[in-house]
Amino acid sequence: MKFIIGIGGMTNGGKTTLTNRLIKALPNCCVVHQDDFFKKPDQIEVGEDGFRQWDVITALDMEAMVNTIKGWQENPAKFARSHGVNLTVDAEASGPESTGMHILIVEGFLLYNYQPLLDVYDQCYYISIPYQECKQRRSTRTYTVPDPPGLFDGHVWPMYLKHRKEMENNCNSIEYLDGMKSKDEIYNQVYQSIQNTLLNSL
Ligand SMILES: Nc1ncnc2c1ncn2[C@@H]1O[C@H](COP(=O)(O)OP(=O)(O)O)[C@@H](O)[C@H]1O
Ligand SMILES: O=C(O)c1ccc[n+]([C@@H]2O[C@H](COP(=O)([O-])O)[C@@H](O)[C@H]2O)c1
Ligand SMILES: [Mg+2]
Repeated sequence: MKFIIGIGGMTNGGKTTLTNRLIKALPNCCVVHQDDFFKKPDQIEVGEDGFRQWDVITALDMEAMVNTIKGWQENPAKFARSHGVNLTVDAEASGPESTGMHILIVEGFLLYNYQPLLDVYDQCYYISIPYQECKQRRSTRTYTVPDPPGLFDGHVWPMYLKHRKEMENNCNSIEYLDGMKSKDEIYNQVYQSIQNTLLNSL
């Protein structure tokens, strides 16, 4: 059996932190990070505002991301092995003879704004935090391309508001998480929720 979990959320909500804990705790669990699909800086459009437009879906190679997820769907055991994920004995077999449960976590800031991905998730989470907290956490981060001055208010936050509205119109099965809770609380809440869903689907 295969199960795909979306860990979406605004920038600095705590997606990667939560995901890294879940993949250690869940059996036969692989991960796809949306951040790994950012295009090169010279392929990122510069807007009329003068900022490189990083926080839009076209800044990402979404075709490659979908193909990676398809690769997992076609043969999760092979995907796990090639990504160094240890498998339980019952999940070792590839193809229809496999009796084990395989889990994939897809993690990123624009998971629910790309039509071809909307039907892929069995369970969807979205972490959010207030503006001030987001701005503060972001100011402590260094990305592969550091934020130029003014990027947060000029591009990151307005794009978040736009995408959030779109997402709320597209999806009605998202479980919203309060990113202001402690890391432990968020992890425990999501781990329990996944366990409940998996038990109910057996
Ligand atoms: N629940 C939390 N409470 C306080 N700080 C958090 C929490 N979760 C994550 N952080 C911190 O916020 C920053 C961004 O976390 P990260 O997991 O990288 O977010 P994202 O992947 O959503 O951008 C990191 O410094 C991380 O330690
Ligand atoms: O990873 C990169 O190459 C990269 C380069 C430039 C910017 N980013 C930022 O990465 C953010 C999404 O990642 P995250 O972990 O903050 O959700 C998004 O807000 C972008 O502005 C990321
Ligand atoms: Mg992250």
